Amino acid sequence: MIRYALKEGPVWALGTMSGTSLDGVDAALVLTDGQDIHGFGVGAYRPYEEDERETLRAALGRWDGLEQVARLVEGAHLECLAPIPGADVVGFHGQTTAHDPGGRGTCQIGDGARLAHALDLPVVWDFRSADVAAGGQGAPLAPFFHHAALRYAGIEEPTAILNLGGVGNLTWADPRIKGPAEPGACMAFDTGPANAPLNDLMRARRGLDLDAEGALAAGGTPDAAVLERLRRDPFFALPAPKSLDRDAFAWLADAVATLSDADAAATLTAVVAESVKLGLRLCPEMPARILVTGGGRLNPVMMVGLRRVTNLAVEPVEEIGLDGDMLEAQAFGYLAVRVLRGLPTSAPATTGAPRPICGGRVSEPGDFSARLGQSAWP
Ligand SMILES: Nc1ncnc2c1ncn2[C@@H]1O[C@H](COP(=O)(O)OP(=O)(O)OP(=O)(O)O)[C@@H](O)[C@H]1O
Ligand SMILES: CC(=O)N[C@H]1[C@@H]2OC[C@@H](O2)[C@@H](O)[C@@H]1O[C@H](C)C(=O)O
Repeated sequence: MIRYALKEGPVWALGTMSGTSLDGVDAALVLTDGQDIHGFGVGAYRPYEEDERETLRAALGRWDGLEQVARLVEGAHLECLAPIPGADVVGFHGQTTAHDPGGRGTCQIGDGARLAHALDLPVVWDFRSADVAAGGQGAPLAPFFHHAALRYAGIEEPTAILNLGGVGNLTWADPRIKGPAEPGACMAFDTGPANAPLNDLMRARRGLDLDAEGALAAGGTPDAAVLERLRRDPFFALPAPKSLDRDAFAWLADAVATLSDADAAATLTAVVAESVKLGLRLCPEMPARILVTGGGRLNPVMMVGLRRVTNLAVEPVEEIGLDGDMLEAQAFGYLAVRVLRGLPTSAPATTGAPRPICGGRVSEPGDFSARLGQSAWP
């Protein structure tokens, strides 16, 4: 019996995200028919322990030999998801370890069939591979959800949603157009580095995970030469859509090596706003405002920098009633339902795929035990 195929109309989808910041697993319920959002449910967060973060960090840039790390990722997801009742389907993003859409492809670890078995729910996963195989960037994938979220919030003018996680990505969306895959409804691209270089600096210099509230950056001065070098980086001359690996801007760590801790933090914080400013040129028209989601919205130095360099209203997504801690997790719940309904999850304007692509793989609860010929978890 395929339970998900029996239900019509809106269903409760439990989406997950284990992002490039490596801070933990987010999970959240969204009620959707795959087109419109009908409501939001509870969310949950399961932080990675320090030793787990070590293991994940060591996996970055790797494509294989990651079976044990995948078990860790699945286990953390299971702990986060199992206590949440009421889901009809799970959208499991997994953990990206490497991303090279023009070359080796994209790698998200974690086996959706194991989760389906353990949770006794259908799981949609491996969202990015089909888009990359078709010639797309495989990222960003949240834009269709961002478009639906703006419609849900009653926004009626072209608006940007900026996600500041480890990497930054921006969706420009016109919510007056109903379908997200329709031409002109949305376009998107990764903007550049966001919190990843700053977090790496804080770890190296201070043994901390992040620059909380931008306190260190607030006492420093951005280095003009580093910002000038950033402007000349070939990434910013590329047309949209485009996507980035977490460590694509590794040169930044060397570039700030001789700066004081505060100046280095101020520089890496200013880099985020400058990248967004450079990216805005790619939008079909200037958005009415920028709504910020992801952890970067909690950094006031980053937010003030964004306002100053873009000259736009820059506000957290909470301003329109959305939850900036859970938006990406909700996005993969929404996309899971689109996959089950055969609707596209990306389009030429969001990932550069040659046509709208319905990505994702579906695993049912019985698939994993059938694969092994026995019931086995973990
Ligand atoms: N209070 C805060 N002050 C400053 N920075 C913060 C704060 N809270 C979170 N952050 C930053 O946001 C990051 C987490 O952001 P988020 O959870 O959106 O990332 P992610 O989902 O892992 O990434 P991605 O969107 O790239 O997949 C932290 O690692 C930190 O750099
Ligand atoms: C390959 C990959 O995992 N990319 C992530 C990453 O984190 C932010 C940015 O880079 C974005 O492209 C994407 O995630 C978001 C959720 C997306 O696909 O929309």
